[in-house]
Amino acid sequence: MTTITKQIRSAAGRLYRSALLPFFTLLLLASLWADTVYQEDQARDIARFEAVMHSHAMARTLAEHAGHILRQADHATQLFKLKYEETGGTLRLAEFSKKNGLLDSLMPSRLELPIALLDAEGNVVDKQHGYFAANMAQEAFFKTLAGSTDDTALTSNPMVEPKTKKWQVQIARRLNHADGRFAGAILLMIDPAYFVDDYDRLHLGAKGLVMLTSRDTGLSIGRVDETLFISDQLDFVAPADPTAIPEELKFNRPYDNVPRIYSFREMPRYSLVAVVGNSEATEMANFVRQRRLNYLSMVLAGAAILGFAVLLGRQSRRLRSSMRDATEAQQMMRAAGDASLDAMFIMKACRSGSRNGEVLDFTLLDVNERAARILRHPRGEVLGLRIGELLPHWKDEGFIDKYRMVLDTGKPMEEEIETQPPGEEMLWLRHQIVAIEDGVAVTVRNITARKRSELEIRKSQAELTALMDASPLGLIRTDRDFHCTYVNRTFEAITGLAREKARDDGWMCAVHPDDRDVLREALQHLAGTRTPYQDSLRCLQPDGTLVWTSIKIAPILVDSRIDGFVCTLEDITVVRKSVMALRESEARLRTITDTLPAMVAYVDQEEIYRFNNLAYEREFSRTGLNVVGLSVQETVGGQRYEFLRPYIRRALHGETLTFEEDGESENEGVLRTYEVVYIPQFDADGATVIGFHVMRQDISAQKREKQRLLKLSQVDALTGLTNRAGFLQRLNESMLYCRDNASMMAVMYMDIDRFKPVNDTYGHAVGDALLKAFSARLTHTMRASDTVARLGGDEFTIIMERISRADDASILAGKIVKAMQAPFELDGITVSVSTSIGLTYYSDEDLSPAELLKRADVLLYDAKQAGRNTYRAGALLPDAA
Ligand SMILES: Nc1nc2c(ncn2[C@@H]2O[C@H](COP(=O)(O)OP(=O)(O)OP(=O)(O)O)[C@@H](O)[C@H]2O)c(=O)[nH]1
Repeated sequence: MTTITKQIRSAAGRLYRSALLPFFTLLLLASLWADTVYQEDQARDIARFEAVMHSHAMARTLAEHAGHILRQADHATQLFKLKYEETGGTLRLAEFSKKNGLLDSLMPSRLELPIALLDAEGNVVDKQHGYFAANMAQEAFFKTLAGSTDDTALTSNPMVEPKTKKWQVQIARRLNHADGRFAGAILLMIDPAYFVDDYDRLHLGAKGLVMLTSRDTGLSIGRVDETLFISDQLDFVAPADPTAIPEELKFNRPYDNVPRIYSFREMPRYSLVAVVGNSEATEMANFVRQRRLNYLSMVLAGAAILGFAVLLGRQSRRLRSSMRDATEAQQMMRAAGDASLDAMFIMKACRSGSRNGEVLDFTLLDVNERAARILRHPRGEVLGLRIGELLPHWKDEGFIDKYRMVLDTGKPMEEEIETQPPGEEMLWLRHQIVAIEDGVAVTVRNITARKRSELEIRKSQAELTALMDASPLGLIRTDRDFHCTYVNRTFEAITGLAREKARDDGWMCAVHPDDRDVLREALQHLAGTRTPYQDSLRCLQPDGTLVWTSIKIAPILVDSRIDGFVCTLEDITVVRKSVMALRESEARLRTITDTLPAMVAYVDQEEIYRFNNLAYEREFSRTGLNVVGLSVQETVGGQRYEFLRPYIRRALHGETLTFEEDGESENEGVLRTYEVVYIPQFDADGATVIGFHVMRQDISAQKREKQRLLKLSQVDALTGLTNRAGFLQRLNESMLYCRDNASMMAVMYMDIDRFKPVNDTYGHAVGDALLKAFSARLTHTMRASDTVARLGGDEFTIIMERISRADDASILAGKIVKAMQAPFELDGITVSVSTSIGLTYYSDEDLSPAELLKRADVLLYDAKQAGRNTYRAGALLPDAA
């Protein structure tokens, strides 16, 4: 499973655990409240139904009461009719309505009902208590009664009497003569206010309303408390909703704003509706009170549930936290166990028979990962198995017996043992056994590596001891107070002191008495500064032999604290003797080299002077420096070093070389030339250069002589001009210059025309004189910078360097030809000759001096061929010519 999936599942689990209790608490509260609201709705509907039925019962009572009065009025008209017709039409209203009379038997006299008696023409012939028009023949009821013999009373709709403005219900009945003819009518008027006003059998509460409404006219008359009202504005409907209570009446436009629960009763015979409305506040008071109590109880119950849920949540969190802590602790213990270097086994004794039976084996209760690896099974598979069956060789090697013994005695056991699991190498184990409740806790650690390293250490120690004993150095180990704890055999050999005698302060006896104080002082200094000490000191063997030693002492620092000292002692007697011999040899060498005029020095591979003779010292004595120990660069200065450096490099690469160096003699202040020889010095291997010898000799005198001789060798003895050798060297140098500097030069090759006849005519002396005069005139004609040479015989050459144009040389060639045409006066002899010239140029061609000269020679030949006394110029190669 991926980490993300684990995290999602863990988060979902946490969310589920934390949301479960609040969810169910809210669900419980919501259910309770929903049920309460539903119950309250039901209760309100029931209360409302009862209130409607209460109003309905009262409306029915009111309708019965009103109907009763109307029926009684009808009976009264019927009774009047009977008596009227019995008395032949003589009965009058006073008689009829007198106290305890006929009318009183039917209607309460206090009502004082308006009654009128009409004759056949509609005239009011008698009347009581009310206003009546004098004639009613045109009234609808009268016409109906006159036109019909029916004995039924006519009851009118409630109407407003125009004269009195009172609401009235008319009840009229036909009166007949004995023979059945229409005799008139009895008319009785009832104010409906009586139905509602006087009626007190309805126990209406405060603000209760009773009302009669005409279906036909819409007129309503009613009473609220003691207030009567008449209105044609009231508008009500019976509810059409099938779920509504059929007896309830709803007002579209009520009498007032008092909420009431209305009911009604139809009075179809009279086209009336009896309406009763009880105050809703009164009717629903019990319900509202009960509902308030119920809601209060619910709030208290909800608070209690919430409180309980919070407490439960807290307890749950604590429980989860404790469980988490316990799980974490368990995991940490498990992790610690798994990370442990020890294999851990918790085992329970496996006994035969009863609880106190013999221990046969041990059953694994728990193991860590390392132990599982030893058992070669996953941890989960070995729990409950017997150790003796899993690791039979443990049983064979007595492990089980040891567990049994620890269990029996209760004494822990710890041991380091060697074991060999089947098919594996020998192992070293540290084995710890502790008794627990009817079992043992065993930890096993593989200490093979440690055992091997201990073995290695022991071997190393032995090797170290052997090495120290075989060391050419004497070794001394002391504690921090310089008490000797160890010396090797070499120390014994060097000092002749046995190691037993060298212990503690004994090793000091090996030191020469004259050097002991120096050594003690040095040791004290070393203890303070911790700087390793090195010196040469003498040891005196018991037989008196003096041994020169090189001693080195260094502190052993452990965590910056001195734990002791190590001292090495090297026998340098032989070396010292060699050094002494070397010093003597060096002294001899110095004496010899100091007597030499040449400067002799030795420079090592770091270019540091290691030796110099007196002459060398004199050369550099101007600075008062002893050059030994100084570098070449420091000694000779930057400029000279730049010159010398390539030679130094070559010498240090093993080359023997000689070169000249110009320098100014410090003592005389004149320029001198030195011949310097570098001879590399090889190491014993014959390949590595470790330095070089310098031989520096002033050769200024030889140099000057050499130059003088050189100059002589390049001069023509007869004319004093440069001879052939000098010319060729100069030609070579000039051509190099041209090539390097991209300049142009000219070379002339000339020959005196018909010189032989001069010799032949005047003799060689005159010939020589002519050659000299020719040379002088030629030199006079040329520039000072030009080189004029005589190659031999009557042949001459000229080198003209750095000419800007070819014409410059050809013009000069012409001039020479012309100059030589003039006669030569030679000791009274006038000689006329001419000269022919071959002229060529050179700038940067790949040409040798000989080839260039050959080119000029060819041109000279051309000039001769052309008749002489002229020149030929060009740049043709000999082959091309
Ligand atoms: N006096 C004198 N004569 C010399 C010297 N060296 C050579 N000679 C002579 O100079 C002469 C050169 O003659 P050539 O150049 O061959 O002949 P030339 O008469 O000049 O003829 P062209 O050059 O062809 O005009 C030879 O007779 C040489 O013996 C010298 O040092 N002194």
